[in-house]
This record gives sequence, C-alpha cells and structure tokens, in this order.
Amino acid sequence: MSDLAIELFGVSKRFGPKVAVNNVSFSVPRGVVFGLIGPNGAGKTTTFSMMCGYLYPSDGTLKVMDVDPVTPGALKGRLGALPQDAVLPPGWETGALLTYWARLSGLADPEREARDALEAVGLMEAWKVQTQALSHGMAKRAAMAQALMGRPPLVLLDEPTAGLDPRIAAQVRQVIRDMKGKGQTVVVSSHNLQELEELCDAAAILDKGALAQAGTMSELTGQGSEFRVQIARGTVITPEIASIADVTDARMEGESVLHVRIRGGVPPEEVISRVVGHLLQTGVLILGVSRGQRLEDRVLQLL
Ligand SMILES: Nc1ncnc2c1ncn2[C@@H]1O[C@H](COP(=O)(O)OP(=O)(O)OP(=O)(O)O)[C@@H](O)[C@H]1O
Repeated sequence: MSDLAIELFGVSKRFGPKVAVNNVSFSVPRGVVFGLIGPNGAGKTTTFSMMCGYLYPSDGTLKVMDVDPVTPGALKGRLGALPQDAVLPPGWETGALLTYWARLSGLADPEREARDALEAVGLMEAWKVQTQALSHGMAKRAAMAQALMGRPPLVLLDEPTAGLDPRIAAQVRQVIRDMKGKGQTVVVSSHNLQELEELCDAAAILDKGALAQAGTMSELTGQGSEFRVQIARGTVITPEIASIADVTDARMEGESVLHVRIRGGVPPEEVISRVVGHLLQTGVLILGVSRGQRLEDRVLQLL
C-alpha cells in the first residue's frame, strides 16, 4: 500500500477546445487534510470529478487509494464525496434518504450509519424533514453526511462550507478535524483561504487549469523561510540585521514592520531569537513577531 492517498501525474482534462486542467501533477499523503485552492474556473471541481472517477482524464494518470478511480467498483467503500452544489432528490425524508443510500452502499447497519452521520454534522433535527424543505445550509450538511457514512478512508469535499453561517461552518471544520483524528484523509476545496490555512496540512494551488504551487502549508506560507517583526518604537538599522548569522535579507515594510528572510534549512526560532535579541539590545521595542505570510497573501502573489 502506497503512503499516498492520491497521485496525479501530468493530468489534463479537455472539454472540446476548452482545457479545464492542464498537465497537473501533485500528490496527497494519507492521513492529512489537503486543500485545493484556486480562483473561479481554476479547475478544482474538474480535478475533484476526476479523483472521484466521475470524469476520465484526457491525458496523464491518476491513482486514488492505489487504484484507477474510473475502474468500476474500485473505490466502493473507500471514498466519500461531497460534490459541488450537490442536490438531494425531493420527496424523501432526510433520514430515510440517507438510510437508503447507506443500504445501497452495502453498509452493515444502514439506519445507524445515517443517524451517526447526521449527528456528526449537527443535523439530527432534520431526520424527519423532507429534503425539499431543508434550507441551503441544512441540505449542504445532509449531503456531507452522505459522504461520511461508513467512515471511508478518503473523503473529498468540494466547498463544504460555502453558504454556511459561521457557527455551522466552524462545526463542519471540526467534523473535518475529527476525520483526520480518526486517520481519514480529507481533500477540501474552499474560497475561504483563512479557513484552509487553519485546517489543512498541505495544499495545491491551481490557476487557469495549471498547478501554480503545491506543498505543505508551512512551505506555502514560507513559515520556515521568513518572518516579520512589528516595531513599536526605535530605529532599525537594517544592514546590521542583514549581517546576523543565517539572515539572507532584511528590509523595512513601511515604517513599522521589519521583514527578514532566513537561510534554508535553518531552524527559524534560532534566527528569530538572534534578530529579536539584537533589536532589544539596540533599544528597539517590539509589538509582535509573525512567521511566514498569510495563505491569502501568498495566493494573491502567485495568481
Ligand atoms: N462540462 C464542461 N464543459 C465545458 N467546459 C467546462 C466543463 N466543466 C468545466 N468547464 C470549464 O473548465 C474550467 C474549470 O472549471 P471548474 O468547474 O473545474 O473550475 P473551479 O475551479 O471548480 O471553479 P469554481 O471555483 O467557480 O467552482 C472553467 O473554465 C469551466 O468553464
């Protein structure tokens, strides 16, 4: 068994003349929460659909849990998916629908699975509610409950928190953390980059169908390679900071933020301590230190 849940090698998807995904390669290790990031039309949903086996790639190869996802039945019981804008069929009570789906999936105790999944997404009150009477946020959570049933080792969630109120969105994030805690791999797409930064161990950033960057969250946000010191008072002599061991660059951003780059492979806490020590010795007062940059800033810089 590979230690990767998903591998993409040179994957492309064309719809006629439209190239939706262009020669994309990245991998998702098992047991992590992995983000799929990109602006509208970047190719996230198309990539999700190929991972689920709903679409064939036009080129390249894709392995999901060591199998080709389009092989019939290969991912049965091993993959749960929340498609974007999932629509629940009308005319069903929510609990009965989930129970029916659990039965179709061959789960041992379908009603128990349905109840546990609805409970996990905080929606037990909808058990007897007709699907067409659910609010947008409730329908989204019911669709997410479907992806959780049977506790599959891999769960793909396309914009699980879009349109949810902040309290419910926080609850959904907790469900995702709990899945990781139980050893499941979760791939999640969202336009909320603060949410992904908080939630994900690693991510891939797509732009116009191509891979802009992939890596751990710490790599993407440069947490090991740069930091900022917010200055309260005093004069920073940047050439002095730049000459401190393992500092490769130091410059002021505006009047009160010192931006420092660190040599690769050096523990950042050591360099931060040296720089802060030097600043204090020279009478500079500090308000705070932050490592790397926000994911949102990184993405805006890349795209
Ligand atoms: N069935 C299709 N036929 C033609 N073009 C398509 C089809 N599906 C997607 N596309 C195009 O492929 C590109 C990528 O679409 P996709 O839905 O994967 O993007 P996305 O990153 O999920 O966007 P969003 O954030 O808006 O959901 C877009 O330009 C879209 O118009």
